[in-house]
This record gives sequence, C-alpha cells and structure tokens, in this order.
Amino acid sequence: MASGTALIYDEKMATHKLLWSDPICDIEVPERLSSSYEQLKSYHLVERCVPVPAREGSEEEILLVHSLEHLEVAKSTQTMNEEELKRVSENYDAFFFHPSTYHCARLAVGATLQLVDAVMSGEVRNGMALVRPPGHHSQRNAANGFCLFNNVAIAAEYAKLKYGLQRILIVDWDVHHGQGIQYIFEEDPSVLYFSWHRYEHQEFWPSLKESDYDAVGLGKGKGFNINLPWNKVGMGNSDYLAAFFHVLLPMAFEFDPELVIVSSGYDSGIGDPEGQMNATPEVFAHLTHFLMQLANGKLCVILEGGYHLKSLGESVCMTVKTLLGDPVPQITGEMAPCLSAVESIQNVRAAHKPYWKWLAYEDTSFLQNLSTKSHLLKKANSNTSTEHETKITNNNNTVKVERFLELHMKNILFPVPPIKTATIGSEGSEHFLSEHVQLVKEMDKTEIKSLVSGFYADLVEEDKILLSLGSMLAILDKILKKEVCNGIAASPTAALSAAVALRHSVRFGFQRVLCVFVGDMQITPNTEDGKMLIINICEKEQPGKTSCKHCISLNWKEDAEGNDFFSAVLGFILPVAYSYQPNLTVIAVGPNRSLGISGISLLVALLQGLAESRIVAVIEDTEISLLQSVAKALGGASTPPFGIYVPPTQEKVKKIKALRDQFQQEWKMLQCSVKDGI
Ligand SMILES: NCCCNCCCCCC(=O)CS
Ligand SMILES: [Zn+2]
Repeated sequence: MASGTALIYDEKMATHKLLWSDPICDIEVPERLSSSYEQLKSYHLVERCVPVPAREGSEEEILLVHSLEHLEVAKSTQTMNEEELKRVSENYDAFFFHPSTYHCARLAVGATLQLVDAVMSGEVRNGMALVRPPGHHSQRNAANGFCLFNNVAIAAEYAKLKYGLQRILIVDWDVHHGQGIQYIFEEDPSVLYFSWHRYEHQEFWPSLKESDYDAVGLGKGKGFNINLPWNKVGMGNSDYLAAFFHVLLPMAFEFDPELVIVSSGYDSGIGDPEGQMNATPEVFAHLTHFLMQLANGKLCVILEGGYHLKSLGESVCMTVKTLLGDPVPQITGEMAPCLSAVESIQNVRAAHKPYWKWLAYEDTSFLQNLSTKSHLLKKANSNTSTEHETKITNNNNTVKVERFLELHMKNILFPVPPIKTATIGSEGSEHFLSEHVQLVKEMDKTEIKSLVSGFYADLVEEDKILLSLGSMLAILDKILKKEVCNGIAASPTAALSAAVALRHSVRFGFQRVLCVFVGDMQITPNTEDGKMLIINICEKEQPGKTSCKHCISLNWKEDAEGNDFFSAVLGFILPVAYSYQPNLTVIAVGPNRSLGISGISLLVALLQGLAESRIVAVIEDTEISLLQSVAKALGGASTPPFGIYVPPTQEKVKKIKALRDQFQQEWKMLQCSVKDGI
C-alpha cells in the first residue's frame, strides 16, 4: 500500500503576471502561489511531504487536449511586446498573456503530470500540485478565465493513455464552472466530471445555459457530467457537505474510480471576492478526507482558483494536512443546508435519475407540479434573500471575515497526537498490530471496579469481563485525554463495553458522544439528555422499541453479493452524525452483525471526519478479521477495500427515505428534497 504525500511547487510559475490594468484579471496574482507555499512552510507541512519536481509539459502532452493552432498562438506570445500581448489577450474572455505565460503554463501542465506519475507509480499515495496559470476554463482552441492549458483535462487524458485507466473522477470544487473540462469530456463515459459553481440562475460568469443541473453529458457520456449550480451566494459548510452526501459521494462510489483528480479552486471559500461564499477552510479537510476513501487513496489535487490570499493559504494547508493523514478538524457552523442548496441538490438528483442505479427509485414526482411553477420559483427566489445573503451583502462583513480568518485558523491547526491508534495487548490482538498502533498497559481490577461499580456492577460477574472493560477504559482514557487519536478494543461483551464507554465519556465531560452499534444491542443506555446519540444497525426491529431523536434503529441486512450499505452510510448515517457534531465516536460491533466487514470498514473510514477523528472501536473478540480491517482503517495505513458495489433495493431506498422524513427536521443534514414542491 503506497504511502506519503507529494507536494509539487516551482516558484518559476510566479513569473506570469498582468502587465496592464484590467479589473477582471488583476486578482490572479503571483502571490497566490508564493503565499500558499509560505503558509505550508509556516505550518511545517512542506517538510512532511515528498518533494516532486515540476517539469515542462511537452507539446505532445498539450496536444492531447488542445489544437495545434491554440498551442502555436500560445507559443508565439513569448517574444511579443506589451502592445502585442494585450492585443492577443483581447481575443479571449478574461485572460492575459505575459512573455513568460507560455513557459509557466507548460510548467503547470508538467507539474500536474508529475503528480499523476508519482501517484500512479505508487511512489506516493496522494499529493498536491500548486500551479498557475490555472486550467479548468481553457478549451481545445481557446484560453479563458485566467486559464491557458487545461491542466486537469490533460492529466485525465494522459492517465488514460499511459496507465490504461477506464474510470477517472474529476471533482471541481472551484466556485466557477469548469466549462472547459465539461466540453472536453461531455461525450466520454470514462471521465466522470462533477462541478459545483456559483450560478445565480445564469447571472454569474461564465453565464452559460450548459452550466445548469440538466447538462448531464452527451451521447455515451450521458450521466457522466454533473453540474450543481449555487443559485445564491453565501453557501456554507453545511451546503457543501450536503452536496457531497446527497450527490457526489453516492455517484463516486457507484462509479468506483481508479483515480481521483481534484480541480481544487479555493475561491469557493470564505472571503473570496469572486465566490462570495461562506464556507471556512476546514471544510476542505472534510471534502479531501471523503475523496481519500476512493480509488484506494489515489488522489491528485491540482490548484485552480482562489483569490483571497489568507483564505487560499489556510484552505491549501487544510487540504495538505488531510492528505498527510492528520485528524480532520471539527467543522464549524450550523449544520443545516439552505433551501436554495436543497433545491439544487434535488434537481441534479432528478436530472441524473435515468443514469444511476443508486437513483433508480428516486422520487421525482415534484417535477410534475414544479415544471408548471418553475418560473415562479426563479422569480420568487430572485428577490427574497435568505439568511445567507444578508450576512454576506453588508460590507462590514469583509472586515469580519478578515478578523475571522486571523483568529479562527490558528487553533484549527491543532498539534497532531504522536500515536494514531491505541490498543491493549490482550490475547488475539497481536493479529492486528501495525506500526501505527501503541500498546496500552492494563488497568488494575480495583480501579476498574470503582469505575464500573457505578452503573453496571451487577452485570459484571466474571473477571474476564471485568478485565476487558479495564482494557477498553485504558484505551478510552488515552483518547479522552487526547494522547492518541483513536483506539480499538476486543471485548467478549461489546454491548456492555460500549455502554460503559458511553457513560465514562459523558462523565469525563464529553457533551455529545455518538455511538454507532452494529448488531444486537442488548443494553440501551438512557439518551434523554442528548449527551449520547445512538444509531443501532440491526437486522430486525427490536420488539416494542421505536426510534427517537437520540436513539435511532436502522434495520439493514446486507446483501449477500456485496456491499449495499453505501446509501445508508452516505444518505443517512453521515448526515445524522454531522448534524449532531459529536466530540467522540464509539463504534461497536456486537453479536449477529448484519453488515459485512467492508460495510463496517467503510463506516469507520468515513466517521473519522467527525470529532477530530476521535473514535473508539469495540469489537466482539471472536471477530478477528473484522478487528484487523477496522484497525487498518483506524491506523490510516490503507483504505480498506469496500467490496463489490451493490445498489440499494427499492425496499432499502424506501426505508432510508422513511427515516429521512422522520428525522430531517431534527437532523437537518438529511435534507435533500424540498417539501413537496415549493
Ligand atoms: N462582468 C464580467 C465579469 C467577468 N468575471 C470573470 C472572472 C473570471 C474568473 C476566472 C477564475 O476565477 C478561474 S478559477
Ligand atoms: Zn474559480
């Protein structure tokens, strides 16, 4: 399993700059690159990466995507004077040439391809290339939107050619629509292109009809182009996360890419003059963490836009820190997507229903009554400003944003605990020890008895159980004291251990503890005070036990063929968990688990986005291979294989929808459709 994170940067790409006054292009400055690199150095992130040199992309590589004419025009600008440069630049929408632009653009292409090679060769697991000029707007025969050569599109064609790849996912989280990439791959089913972008019903640049949610691809490429338009500014962390849970991630796991490339623009971040959005830098850590679970971790992040230097730098650091495997910082802000975001999510899901198995049973009845009223919807929306908008429009907000970024960022990049995972040297644990795992000394019986006596003493009749509780508590203490990030304990009675862990954590002072229990949970602690949220995944309804806000039971029997759990994890468990914002996660597997090892490993991997990745896993001690797989997921040594993708049956889709309807007012991240019509 490859490890290590590549960082590709060459200061020569800072030479390209605007020589005349142009209010549209003057934000694309060389300092974007140099200050991002300086920020990475200041957080000691550069030294933790594998340095990979940039190189010039060859003409042949550029011709994979661009016309010879486009290449020749670009080449000819190297010897032009300012007058000529200005004239050539005026042929394009929002682009400027400098004598060094051609060379810088070739370096940007080469740096991107170097990153693809480093990842595909296994020299590193993932990496980031800091490049300019950016690429995602440039087209076969035209420069556009600060972009000359389409770095990411060339990288995808290059990877197909050199490594015979047949499924590449491009995620474009820049705030502008990468129409260049869309045009290049819209008939190509081997490249799945996802872009969200500020759109405002086609008001915002580049103001294209084909940037809307109904542009799903052409011919054989139908279903492989996903546009998620933001029809309002001020979109925040919850809107972005909802887009991942309810649109991108279900597509991505069904597509099962062999490589993921990110058109990583940070003008979608707070403070950016182009985006006018509200999402804070740590959201990029979460987005990166989700994408790291695909393609066996093979992830290439390529810089596109981002024009607020402080916001850009912080977001770049969040991205690289996560690529390095550090714990994911706590997300901030109210976990509730706005109405406009939910409408866009609902629309793009409906548009893609014909092309995706996971959407086969999507309820699109809203289209009937909406189609007659859609003009009302647009008009209605144009003049009512949501809470987002008012926050953004007044200009003293910019001052607040500057202050926010100054204060907020420092404490987010918290020191990383030295050891990632703790376990106990109890019998059988030698199977799943890896270099990431630290042995923890056992507690002595009297100490355990005092801890346990409070509430479960009568349940603990044998020494064996007492000892296992002691082991688990020894591990849990290290996590609660933030000496380690996560831990794994084998237990003869997972239900009892989980209940003790929950109570101990709450008594330690943790206010919100999430427990995901797989299998029969014989003991259900009292969750009335909201300090615990239990999601019990079990095969059948427990008699006489109905779900409530803090104690939800999800009946799920995994399909024998493979892993059909994605829709439950992405469409239900993660949205609830993110809505709750736990500061610790307990994942427990008891007897009669109704999920396969791959489904549980997927769950563990994705739950690391919560509670600064603090997780304690309590697994029945008979489950040796599960212990190994979960320990691997916790150690971050590898992304466990998620088994064969099996789409959810109609019955399971209905079950998730029923639970969503029941809880989406309590746990708002579940929202992915507007209440019947407007
Ligand atoms: N009234 C006309 C305004 C035009 N604005 C053009 C902005 C281009 C932005 C390109 C970019 O950021 C790449 S990531
Ligand atoms: Zn952009």
